[in-house]
Parts: sequence; structure tokens; C-alpha cells
Amino acid sequence: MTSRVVLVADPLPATALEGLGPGFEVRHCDGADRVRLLAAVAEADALLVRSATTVDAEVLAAAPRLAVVGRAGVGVDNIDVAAATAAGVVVVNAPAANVVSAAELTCGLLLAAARDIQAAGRELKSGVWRRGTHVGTELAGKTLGIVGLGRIGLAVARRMTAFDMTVLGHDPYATPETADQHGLKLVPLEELLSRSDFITVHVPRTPDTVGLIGEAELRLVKPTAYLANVARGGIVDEAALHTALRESRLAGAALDVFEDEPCTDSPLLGLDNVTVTPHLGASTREAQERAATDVVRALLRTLGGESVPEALNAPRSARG
Ligand SMILES: NC(=O)C1=CN([C@@H]2O[C@H](COP(=O)(O)OP(=O)(O)OC[C@H]3O[C@@H](n4cnc5c(N)ncnc54)[C@H](O)[C@@H]3O)[C@@H](O)[C@H]2O)C=CC1
Ligand SMILES: O=C(O)CCC(=O)C(=O)O
Repeated sequence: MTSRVVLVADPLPATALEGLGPGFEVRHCDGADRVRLLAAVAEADALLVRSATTVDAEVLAAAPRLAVVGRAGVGVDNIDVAAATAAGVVVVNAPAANVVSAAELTCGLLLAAARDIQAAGRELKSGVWRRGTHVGTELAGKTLGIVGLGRIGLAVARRMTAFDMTVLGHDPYATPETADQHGLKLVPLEELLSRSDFITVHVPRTPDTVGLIGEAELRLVKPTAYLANVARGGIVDEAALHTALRESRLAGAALDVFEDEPCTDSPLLGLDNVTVTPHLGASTREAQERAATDVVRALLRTLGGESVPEALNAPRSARG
């Protein structure tokens, strides 16, 4: 039997790829190199990506044998799912693999923003010992507003409750039972924005959520509030956020994601009250291992006829 070709276009742990077994030939390419990607995908039966590779209609058209695209992570906004479906290509992801890591980074960014940790550290490493300009704010007794009460949003709620925060949530699909279970109150978006001292966004990037937090929404926020985005760039409008921060209509922001990635020249990077990380939400050994293993298992199931090795059958995804 000829091997089926699995093209890996973003870095994934080799141990997880071994789970594919002998029926597959694993090939690697840099998905950011468009020319190489288009050439390599021509012989691929399956394509595995993280967030850096864009799988659009052009890639799909260049891949006549492609049966499945596997996203080793949660968000599939880098994949044209409609075009894939039209081409008969199944898209699978690893919806639970990154939850803990993304939630933990969110909590870390909220703390970092509240205490100016990134700017103070940068200053000290440059040889400046200055304490007076880094007076922060406590989380205890403050209100946290969570936009999007899915896996990550709820995992953040559970963790930040331990910091004695009151939690508000907004999600059109959340039920009162979910809110009760997590000790949070469901409110309309406008109320969440105007009442929260810390706001964190955990919705997928879709045509409906791009610009969800824009100029009008930022005008509702307290000038002492902090805003975190560990979901996707563009859900918070970057130009509107920059203006709000410059006009001191917001105390600070913490961003893991950007409208255009890689992002090295956003005006937001020049503001002292912006804490940033380069899309590191899922960048832990545990999350990467789980995401790759989960997506390999989903790929094997989708291709059918392949028995899933025992080692891959054990539940890997941690509860958030
Ligand atoms: N920075 C990073 O490395 C990571 C980022 N992510 C991003 O985080 C997003 C959320 O992940 P999960 O919580 O696992 O997804 P999820 O699918 O479990 O939850 C998303 C929630 O957003 C809600 N929602 C949708 N539209 C909404 C709206 N207009 N207003 C309020 N709520 C809305 C949904 O009802 C759902 O409950 C992913 O789509 C992905 O883009 C995920 C993992 C890592
Ligand atoms: O896989 C990555 O590189 C980032 C993780 C992420 O953004 C996601 O899982 O949606």
C-alpha cells in the first residue's frame, strides 16, 4: 500500500507525529513560505497547521488529493472552512488542548497589566531602579468582565475568582446554569464594559466578532480599567484601542494577539501601558503536545479505516 502524505506546515512535536504510524509519510514545509506551501500541498493527503499558516482557497485549489486539514489548536480563522467544505476537505481541530495554557496566560497578563510588571522589568534590566512610577492596582474586590464564556473564558473565571474578583460575563449563548456554576453574573455587553475594572475577551474571530470592541464600546469603559485580548487580533479594534489609551480613556491593555501577525510595528507596541506577548497563549510544552496529539487522532479518525493507536486514545485534553 502506498503511504499517504501528511504535510506539516507549522512546527509540531515529533512525538505526536509518530502516532500517525507507518501508513503515512510525514513531510515538512514552512507554511509562511507561500511558494513552497503551494508546491508541497500538491501531493498532500492531509495538511497539519497551527496559526501561522493560512489555508485559503488558493492552497485548497493547489491540493487535489487533500482530504483533511488539521489545526493543532482552537481557532480555525486561518482556514477558509467554507472553501474547504466546498472542496470536500474536512477541517478538524483540537478544541480543548490549549484551554489551560490560554487561560493561564490571560491571568498572567491581567496581573502583569495591573502591576506594570513588563515595563518595570524592562526598566530594571536597563539599569534603572525606579519604584514610584510602577504603583499598580489590586485585583481583589475588583470586577472582571469576561466576553465569551466558552472553554477559555470559563477557565479564566474559575481562576480569577480565587483572586477575590467579582465576575461578570457576556455571551449570547451562555445559560443561567453555566453562570451559576461559575459564580458569575450574565450581563449585556454594554453593562459589562461600563462596570468592569478588568475586561478580557475570549470569542472566536468571525465576521460577527471583528470589531466587537470598537470605538463606541471603548467609550463605555472606565478610565481606570484594563483590557486583555488573548483571543484574536481584530476583535478589539486596534486603532480605536490605541486612541483610547493615548487619550487616557483606559488605564492599560494586555495583548497576546494582533490584527496582522507577525506584528512588530503596531503603534500599540510603543505605548508604556500596553503589555504584550507574541501570540503565546498555547505556547507551553503541555498544550503543544496535547494539540498535536488530539489533531493527529482527529486526522486518523477522519481519514477512516485507520485504527487509532492505543497511545493516542487516552484522553489528553486537560479540563480547563
Ligand atoms: N492566544 C492564543 O494562543 C489562543 C487563542 N485562542 C482563541 O480563543 C478563542 C476562544 O477559545 P475557546 O474559549 O476555546 O472557544 P469556545 O468556542 O469554547 O468559546 C467561545 C465562546 O465565545 C462565545 N461567543 C461567540 N460570539 C460571541 C459574541 N459576539 N459575544 C460574546 N460571546 C460570543 C461563544 O458562545 C462561546 O461560548 C478561540 O476561538 C481562539 O481564537 C484559543 C487558544 C489559544
Ligand atoms: O497554535 C498556535 O500557534 C496558537 C494557538 C491558538 O491561537 C489557538 O489554538 O487558537
